[in-house]
Amino acid sequence: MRRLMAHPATLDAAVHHLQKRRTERDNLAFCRVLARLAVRSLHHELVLYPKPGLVSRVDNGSHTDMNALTFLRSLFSLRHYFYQIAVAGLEAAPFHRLQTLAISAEQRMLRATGGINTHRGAIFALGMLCAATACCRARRMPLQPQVIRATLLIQWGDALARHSIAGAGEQPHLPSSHGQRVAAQYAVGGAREEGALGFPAVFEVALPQLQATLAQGRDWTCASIDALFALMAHLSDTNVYHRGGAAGASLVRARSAAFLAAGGSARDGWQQQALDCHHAFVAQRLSPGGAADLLAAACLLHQVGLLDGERG
Ligand SMILES: CC(C)(COP(=O)(O)OP(=O)(O)OC[C@H]1O[C@@H](n2cnc3c(N)ncnc32)[C@H](O)[C@@H]1O)[C@@H](O)C(=O)NCCC(=O)NCCS
Ligand SMILES: Nc1ncnc2c1ncn2[C@@H]1O[C@H](COP(=O)(O)OP(=O)(O)OP(=O)(O)O)[C@@H](O)[C@H]1O
Repeated sequence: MRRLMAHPATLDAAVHHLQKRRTERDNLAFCRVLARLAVRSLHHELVLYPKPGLVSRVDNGSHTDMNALTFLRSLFSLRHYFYQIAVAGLEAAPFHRLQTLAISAEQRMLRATGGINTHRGAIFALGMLCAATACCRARRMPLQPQVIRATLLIQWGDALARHSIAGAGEQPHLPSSHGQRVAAQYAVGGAREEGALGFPAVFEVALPQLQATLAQGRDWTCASIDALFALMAHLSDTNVYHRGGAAGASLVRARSAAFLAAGGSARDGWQQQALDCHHAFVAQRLSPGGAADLLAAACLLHQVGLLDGERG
């Protein structure tokens, strides 16, 4: 103590070091909370029902190769990934580092599901949003949607754009995908374009719809249903094209727009209309998996915004 008192500069340095350590500890604790919110958002998406064509605890939708347990195993396998990619976001890590973490997560997912693609789109969308949110946190920026989106594009927009136009041959480290084949066949952007544009379907469609329904006094389930239908009415979902072609995509958009035009979850008996839509999609093996992924992403951002509000 005498040595410290002898040199005020040493005292300042010691205080600064302690404050730095405390900030680092707080930021890592934030990344743990963020990762839990990401897993919780995927779980919320899984248990939502009716969810046209998609797997829930009630039934397997249009899928014969996976059920709710497959998804539970999958989302549990991702619990460390979301923390890791958030920590990488704290440091504004380069895109290739995020990609390495995502590829490892996909491999863990496939091991957990016996080789079934349950959350590849969610690993991408929620992973990028966790990284961008943590990046904002490290810079003491408000965790509001427009700030998170701007940070995502500033930090990784160029890399996401390159990723969206890269051909399979330029990415030998990545498995071939239905999405790329469908994107070429139908000239639709898919997940890669969505990411390169900063996830407009999340920030401009799903999240505003989710929050509008909540503001009208309806509950989290109603808000999630309205946001899902808004996504299905808007998105060029490569899952839908992969299974139903352009005709299938038109059916998904038309039935979803009709649900919202009739009042969405504000209308009495909306559950039956949503269930009829579910049965219509299942009859044609349609599965709007991209909309499901982005619904989870919107749920994550909404909860992050609430966190920010608590922080004041
Ligand atoms: C961009 C991704 C989704 C690959 O997309 P691609 O269309 O090539 O593959 P695939 O068909 O397997 O997956 C697409 C998935 O995205 C979802 N999806 C479909 N359409 C859309 C859409 N319009 N918007 C958002 N998600 C969509 C679906 O759930 C679908 O399963 C991503 O998995 C990827 O590139 N992974 C490699 C690791 C990586 O680079 N990650 C980036 C850092 S997180
Ligand atoms: N609840 C859900 N039910 C079904 N799919 C979901 C759900 N939530 C998210 N998804 C997304 O949809 C994708 C699964 O759709 P799909 O099975 O059509 O893809 P695929 O495995 O590429 O195609 P296929 O199974 O026809 O070979 C998952 O990768 C996931 O991103």
